[in-house]
Amino acid sequence: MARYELVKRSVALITLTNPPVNALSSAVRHAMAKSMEQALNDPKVTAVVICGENGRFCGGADIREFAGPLRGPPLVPLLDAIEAGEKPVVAAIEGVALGGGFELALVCHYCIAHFKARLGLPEVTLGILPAAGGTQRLPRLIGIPAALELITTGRHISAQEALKLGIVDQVTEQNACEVAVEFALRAVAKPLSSRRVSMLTTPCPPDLDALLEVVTMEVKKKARGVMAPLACIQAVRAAATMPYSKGIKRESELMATLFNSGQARALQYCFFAQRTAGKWTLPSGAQWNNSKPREIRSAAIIGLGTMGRGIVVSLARAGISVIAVESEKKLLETGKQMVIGMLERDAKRRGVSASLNLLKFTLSLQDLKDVDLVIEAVFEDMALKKRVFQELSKVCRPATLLCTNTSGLDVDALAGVTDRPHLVVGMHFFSPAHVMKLLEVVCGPRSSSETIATAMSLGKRMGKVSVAVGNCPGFVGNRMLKPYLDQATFLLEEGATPEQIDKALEDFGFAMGVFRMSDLAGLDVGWRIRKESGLTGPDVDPKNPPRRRHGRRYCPIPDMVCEQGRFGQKTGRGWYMYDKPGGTNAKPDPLIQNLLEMYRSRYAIQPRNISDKEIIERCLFALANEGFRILEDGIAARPEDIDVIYLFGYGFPRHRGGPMFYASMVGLERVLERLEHYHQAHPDVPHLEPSPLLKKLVACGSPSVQTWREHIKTMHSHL
Ligand SMILES: CCCCCCC/C=C/C(=O)SCCNC(=O)CCNC(=O)[C@H](O)C(C)(C)COP(=O)(O)OP(=O)(O)OC[C@H]1O[C@@H](n2cnc3c(N)ncnc32)[C@H](O)[C@@H]1OP(=O)(O)O
Repeated sequence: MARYELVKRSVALITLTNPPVNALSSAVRHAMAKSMEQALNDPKVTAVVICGENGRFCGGADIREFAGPLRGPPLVPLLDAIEAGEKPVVAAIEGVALGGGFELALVCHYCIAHFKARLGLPEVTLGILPAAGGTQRLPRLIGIPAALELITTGRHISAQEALKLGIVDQVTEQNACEVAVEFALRAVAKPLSSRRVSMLTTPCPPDLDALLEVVTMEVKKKARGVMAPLACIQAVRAAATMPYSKGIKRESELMATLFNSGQARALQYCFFAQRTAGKWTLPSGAQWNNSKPREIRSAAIIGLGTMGRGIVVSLARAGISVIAVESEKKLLETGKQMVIGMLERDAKRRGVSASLNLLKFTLSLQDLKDVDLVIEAVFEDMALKKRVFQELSKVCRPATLLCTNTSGLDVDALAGVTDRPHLVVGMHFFSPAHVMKLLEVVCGPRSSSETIATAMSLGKRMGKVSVAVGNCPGFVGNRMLKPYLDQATFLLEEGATPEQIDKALEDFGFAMGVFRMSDLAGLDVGWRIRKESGLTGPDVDPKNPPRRRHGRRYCPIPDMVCEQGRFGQKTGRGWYMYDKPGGTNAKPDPLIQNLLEMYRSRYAIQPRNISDKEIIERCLFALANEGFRILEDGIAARPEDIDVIYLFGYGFPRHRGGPMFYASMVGLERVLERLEHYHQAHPDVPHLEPSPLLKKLVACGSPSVQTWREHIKTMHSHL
């Protein structure tokens, strides 16, 4: 767990050996304590270098250990002892120094960093704070404003930035460990007192309170209801106003309030869920670690609408040659200009040059004959998509992968019109595709494991969080959205307003409530889909009661809003009103209020006061209930996959963990009881009927979300 060697006759080289990231597990802490004691007691040793095996200094405390009782030597006294030692200690940082790893570097008297290394205190993203002295030492070293920014955001910085901030002493392009050993030899006998960061006085700005107030307001605005950044600010205040010995106690008290909180558990769950999602597995036994992806050097995108443009940008940014196809010259030219503009702005922001040389724009599908992969992003119309896939079958070489960016249509039906159904897969990007991190990789029943592996790996290359899902209408994300949206509109009928529902959801943690989000996305898309599926418009049987379809409750209010030409932000009117078309400042609209009142009186609905609790329960429990059905149906393999989709694709608040984790935190028994209650009150809403899997899990004693998989005996997994 830590290797001890004597090098150059007098330097103790301590190497952390806990792959893959040399996390500070109890065994590592134990080994480190022993090695440091040996180094400090050995008269031959004049200096110490600490490094990490395999080019990674240290990824911080072992997050897996947070779930159980703390074992092994605590980190703070261990780090304090390193700093207080009489022999110079040099950190040799390669790869990463994160969290406890960064805090370890802060107690070393000197730091050498490889030029590619990244440093940071990401604890806040795990719902905790840098509680191994990080909140006390960093402000002393770099000042309050810079420390506050790093600690409250968890941002990683480059070695060069760390050098500028005074965190590291030297950046090298050579082997950091070798450079550190030479550095250590030169440091022998130099006084250490000024190198002990905890002994420094924090440089304190005169307007400390005002500064802390501003940062507090920013944090509250950015992460509503999230506890950890606020605790970080309090800990940094302690560094400015207390001696180290008291500040470190304050840090520890604040950590104690966070450590066992639901938010910390949720955020740590998210960390692992994201990594679990990459480990897809199929019933055939094919999985992430035994299926080789194909190398993709060139790709083509069909359709340069909003989605297509975003996908082209994502591919070009990943260094892949892209041919973009449109059906008309004018559309092609508009799309081209927009893509170039997007890439140029993006490159400017990142300080790199735009990869415009990778792009080709064409009106001819014939140009696609040699590409490795095609992503179709045409209008959401099955007949049109089928024509495109038939055409692609004829044009592309037999080995080309054919992918569709449909947001919910049958991927297998598209595969069926091609000459290569095994090479067809869904790649469902989220809008705007060059910004949103989520990619649903939709596995059709005939998609080969190599095809799935290639789509997953391409997603990763584009910087996406890819989740493999099965093929059903709406896949995972959009399928679950329906019961959520339905509940929101039913609540409108019953007496709530869009602003009340949005506020309840935003107080819960969503960046935007459901109606503000719908206005942003555009209301016409859903309206068109409802018309096409016969739920509204001229095709509806007039004998149908206005608020029922197929024997279920149906709310026609969204259709009525669209009938008035209110399509959301783009038309300046939707569930809210905006200053102008394209405006973003949502204001409650009295016309919507009138519409709701008239609607209720027309159907003799007596409006009632609806509590925020009911809004949250009905919207979110209906959402999770559909998630349970998705697990039962084998459309998602694990609850983690569903949660990752909601975190990265639908703005579900990370500190709540995702809909499935949230249900487990509320308590499955309670979720079941509330769904039964609401279903009894609304028997014509099948989405409120508790799913058999939820009932089963409750009957099994509500096991932890990580073990639900063992209880899902899906007969026909779609994965
Ligand atoms: C009261 C007691 C506490 C006292 C101490 C409190 C102060 C200290 C707190 C901390 O240090 S909290 C941890 C802070 N560190 C982090 O948040 C870093 C987390 N890791 C990462 O960001 C990345 O993993 C990485 C280090 C940048 C590497 O990224 P890469 O993409 O190369 O690999 P991954 O797939 O992400 O990870 C590989 C593998 O390693 C697991 N892992 C990573 N970091 C940790 C960790 N800190 N603890 C435990 N496990 C870690 C990760 O889960 C992967 O494993 P699998 O999940 O795939 O099995």
